Amino acid sequence: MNEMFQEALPVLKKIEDEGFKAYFVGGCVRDLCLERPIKDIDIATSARPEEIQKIFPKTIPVGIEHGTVIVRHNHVSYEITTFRKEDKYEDYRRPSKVWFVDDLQEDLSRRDFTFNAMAMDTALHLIDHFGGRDDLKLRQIRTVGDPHLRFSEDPLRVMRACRFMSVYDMKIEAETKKAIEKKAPLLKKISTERISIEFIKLLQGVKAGHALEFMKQSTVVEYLPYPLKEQTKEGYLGLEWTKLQTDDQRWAAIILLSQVKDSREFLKSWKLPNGTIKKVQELLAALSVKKWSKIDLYRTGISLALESMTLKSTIEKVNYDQEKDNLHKLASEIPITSLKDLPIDGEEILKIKQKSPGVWLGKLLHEMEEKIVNGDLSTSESVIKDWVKRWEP
Ligand SMILES: Nc1ccn([C@@H]2O[C@H](COP(=O)(O)OP(=O)(O)OP(=O)(O)O)[C@@H](O)[C@H]2O)c(=O)n1
Repeated sequence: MNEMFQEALPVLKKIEDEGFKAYFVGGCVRDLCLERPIKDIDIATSARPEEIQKIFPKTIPVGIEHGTVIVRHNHVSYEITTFRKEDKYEDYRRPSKVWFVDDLQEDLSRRDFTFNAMAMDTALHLIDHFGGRDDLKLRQIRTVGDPHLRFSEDPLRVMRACRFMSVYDMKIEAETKKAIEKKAPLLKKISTERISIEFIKLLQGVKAGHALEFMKQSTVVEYLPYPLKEQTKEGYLGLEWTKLQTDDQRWAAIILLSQVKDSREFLKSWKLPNGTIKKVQELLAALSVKKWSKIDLYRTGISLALESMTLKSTIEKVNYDQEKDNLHKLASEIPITSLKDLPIDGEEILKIKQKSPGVWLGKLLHEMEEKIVNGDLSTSESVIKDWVKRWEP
């Protein structure tokens, strides 16, 4: 028995002891069936939010109007949501209209895909009205009921289908696929932030390349916050060649594979944080270095240089492990990692030169740094002081 479910079982039982129904639902049941790590446990119940607040001493009302209360039990948070049905507003931005129902099946029938519409009771029996278990076995993504309706209700589900395809290495069932092709333009109505979250999860998946190829064929890529036009001969499948380690690398890879001209505009369109934009651009700059010199490596930093080699492997489908070893070797020959490692600082230089600070100081430091990195000047205090004394702008 999975440890997280074991831990959560008393919460479910406590709700039942009070005369209500309660079940594990959604992603946690799906991931349990797939024998994948479980991130968090969600519970659905016939109890209304106020009743949950009465049953448990520690609750956080995160979305009472949508029926959700967080319960803390043994330092773990559980999202407990009353069985509900919902109606989405046409513009997809305002919160949907929600009403509570008494029946689990009704709650499950509003969900997106069959494998997300399973539940588990206190005896750990699987409740699977829509064939989610079989679809998991077939490794197929299929909507609960009419796919056109499901995607119209919440077009983000188009992205979710592509994300599951990538993360779980699944295919999309024929009718669901047809509906994705038809409903893809509705993605324009969904907020960039929600799409970005799904897209980055998709890029982290083992089959990110396949999912993107599918998105290309089904025109989904045209309705992303920045429409993608993949033009490289390598194609998106390159993404699966080497394991990219960070999201920054993944964004950089998409920029390169899609031949995006203005990377900043691209990253801004996805509303990414400034820190991410800066890092991805640094990574792209590091990637454009053809042959690393000591000073390039020192200024870029070994970790960013190595990251760019990983990215290069992905794009070019060539292993650059040997080049990475060379970079490590080159880095080990550089005597300092920053000016702070030197036995002399700016103030000391001002004393030696008996001058007030100015542009000259920056120039001196820059020259000194370059000489030391290249091994043309030793790091011994007396040698450096002597060099400073003799230095002329
Ligand atoms: N657009 C959406 C989003 C969610 N759900 C339902 O709400 C559940 C919980 O959604 P979420 O918390 O987003 O989790 P998942 O995306 O399923 O899984 P993960 O935790 O891996 O993100 C899903 O399993 C699904 O049943 C849905 O029907 N339609």
